[in-house]
Amino acid sequence: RMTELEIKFCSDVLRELHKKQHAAYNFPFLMPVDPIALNIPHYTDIIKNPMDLSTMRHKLDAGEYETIDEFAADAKLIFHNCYTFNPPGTEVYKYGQQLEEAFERKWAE
Ligand SMILES: Cc1ccc(Nc2c(-c3ccc(O)cc3)nc3c(C)cccn23)cc1
Repeated sequence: RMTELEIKFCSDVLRELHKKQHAAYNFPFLMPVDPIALNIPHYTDIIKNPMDLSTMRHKLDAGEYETIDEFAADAKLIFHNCYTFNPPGTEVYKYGQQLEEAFERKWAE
């Protein structure tokens, strides 16, 4: 149900969040959290609905988003998961806040 223009906007949002300008804080969110590689085997006990930017790109390209609000909900899920798992004040929590600001700025465009 998304128009070509809505799909293009969502694609532009993903492109924005992948820019080098955001490289200092987007890296924890580019790919699915790997609980083994990060030595956080309990991650899947705490986070029931993992999400990341590569999964969003795949879903967008596969036409899995019915509306742009579904797309935005997945972005918010990335940040919600980050704030649920990473204690406030930690580096990754702050990275999530910075990337969320970048998302909200582009989303409001
Ligand atoms: C022991 C420990 C503590 C915290 C973390 N967090 C974390 C996360 C993360 C991202 C999103 C998310 O929803 C949950 C976790 N990504 C990382 C990365 C890429 C490097 C280092 C830490 N990272 C890892 C290990």
